[in-house]
Amino acid sequence: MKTSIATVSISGEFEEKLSAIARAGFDGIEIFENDFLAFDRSPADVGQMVRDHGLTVSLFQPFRDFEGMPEPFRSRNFDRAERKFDLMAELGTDLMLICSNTSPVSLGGIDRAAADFRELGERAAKRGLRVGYEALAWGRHIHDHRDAWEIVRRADHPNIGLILDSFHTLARKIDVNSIRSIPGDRIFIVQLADAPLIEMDLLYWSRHFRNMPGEGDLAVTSFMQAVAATGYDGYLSLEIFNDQFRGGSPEAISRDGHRSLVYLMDQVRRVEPDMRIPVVPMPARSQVSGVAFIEFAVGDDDGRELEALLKVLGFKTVGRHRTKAVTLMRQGEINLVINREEKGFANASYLVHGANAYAFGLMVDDALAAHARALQLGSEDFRQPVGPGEMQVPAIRGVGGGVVYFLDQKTGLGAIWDIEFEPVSDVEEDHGAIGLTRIDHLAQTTHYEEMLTWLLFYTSQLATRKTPMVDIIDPAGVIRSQVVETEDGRLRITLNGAENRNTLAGRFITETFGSGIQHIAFETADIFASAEALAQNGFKALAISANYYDDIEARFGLDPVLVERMKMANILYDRDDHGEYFQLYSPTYGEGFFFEIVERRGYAGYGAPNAIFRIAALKRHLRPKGMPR
Ligand SMILES: O=C(O)c1ccc(O)c(O)c1
Ligand SMILES: [Mg+2]
Repeated sequence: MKTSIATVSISGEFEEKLSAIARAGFDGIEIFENDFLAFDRSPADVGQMVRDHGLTVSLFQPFRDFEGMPEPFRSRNFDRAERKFDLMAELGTDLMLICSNTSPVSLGGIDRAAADFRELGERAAKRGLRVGYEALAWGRHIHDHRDAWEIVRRADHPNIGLILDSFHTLARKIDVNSIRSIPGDRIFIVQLADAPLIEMDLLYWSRHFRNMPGEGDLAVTSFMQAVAATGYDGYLSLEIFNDQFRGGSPEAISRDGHRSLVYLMDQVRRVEPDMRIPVVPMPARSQVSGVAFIEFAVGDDDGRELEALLKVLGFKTVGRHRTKAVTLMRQGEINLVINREEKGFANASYLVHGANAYAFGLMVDDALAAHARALQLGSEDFRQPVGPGEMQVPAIRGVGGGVVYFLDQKTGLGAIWDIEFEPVSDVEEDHGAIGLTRIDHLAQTTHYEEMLTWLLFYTSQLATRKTPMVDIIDPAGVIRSQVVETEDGRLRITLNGAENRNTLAGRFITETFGSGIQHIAFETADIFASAEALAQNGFKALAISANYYDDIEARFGLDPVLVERMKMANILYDRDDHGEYFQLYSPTYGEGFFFEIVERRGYAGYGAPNAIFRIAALKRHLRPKGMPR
């Protein structure tokens, strides 16, 4: 497949954009005249620079408000077009984009517009150039690709074709199946963009909120399926107007863009096997049956502190690595690995971030397939030298430079605990059973600007879905939270985006020098029994304010006896259409990391309404800012 991206989609100087785009694997760029006018090199130089980066110019958009104009504008537009044709020859592109007219002086009429394009087609043909016509969702007369196609059809000129843009079609909720009857060779280029569903003015929505296919809520896959059915085999070109991307990292945004196209076309090829766009087949998204383990990188002192806390939480040391300073703690299905090696990646992570949960393993249907797919989607491979008797577990880099391992039952990777670890025989002080059964969810905190990157990272590689974004109110600002989960809830990851460093999440990423796992939630079948056993082990739950309990009693109409039990144990409560949710928190450990214990009685959410109370309580526990560790 041939991929392209509009240079206005990313930030940076023109040359910086080109190198980021080329490195991400794109074949071409769309140039809008404004983007290139600001750059003080001749069009021929620009064309050469583009080619020097191994790229081509997929299209040029030099001006607008062309068709259906009364005189003297009409003649002026044709003169202008000729000047721009000169420029296109220098740039080295053969395709001009003209979007539908928005001018108040423009005249309507399909035949008038078709006649203008036929004449423009004649002029373009003399120079071996082509012109594509695109319906803007807010065009004055033409705002539907079906009408734009009718104009192109009536212009009836080989050098005039249609430009489709998923945003304009989907924003207006136009049936994408209307695309299927358009001959593929009459579509000159296809522009792709997604967007979050927000009710607002179409133009404003389009120019500020577009995002990469798969990052928003529009049915870009259905759109592309319909395009593929026409036999179209030209460029897939991202045209993403997004304020945040324009201020973001050109490298990261370009990589996300390329990944979004690879993911999109992998979905399309599975339902449109006859499409003419060539795509490299790859394994399907992995089925995840759970979090196989979480690994902490620690030093001596904080390692002891963490192990002591985990013992209070009911974990037992069950294995010691045969050759490394690594121990395995377990409870129910939960495996926690404590790594205090003084070399290697875990140690590097510890030195940069302090004690942290830098890696986790996912139990998937096929670990090698999961890894192969990840690499095809542009994920970074992770490997470190393995000693004798150790397994090379397929892995990639994840959030905050951490590591995601893939384990499965079929290749024997699931037997890692028996192979690499020696069972522990020494008798430990018995801390009593707490009843934690499995990992309910992992919460990863990132900078707000990175959220879409990681959302696409997970949803493109794993068979997961994303939930709508919710705002979590921290006393010091807003945190945006979005969930990636499997249908059956065996994997649940909450991504929390911090916009400001004073929130608990913002402070976590500032103090630990980057994004990462900020909390881990364990599931219990009986939170009251767990709470009682925890108290006997000397566990001090995060203290929740008495006001909270007055409020929930009234808000949910709860039995005062139940509320009193929750209050005594600092258990929080929520309810949705599916059932009830009970939560209990540990105070923070280290720089804002903490554990949570939950009991779900059918409930599908994550207790977002309680976050404000939990955050306020956690903040009361944090050491004052600026204190040494
Ligand atoms: O916002 C615009 O003006 C604009 C211009 C060109 C396009 O291809 C488009 O989709 C939007
Ligand atoms: Mg467009």
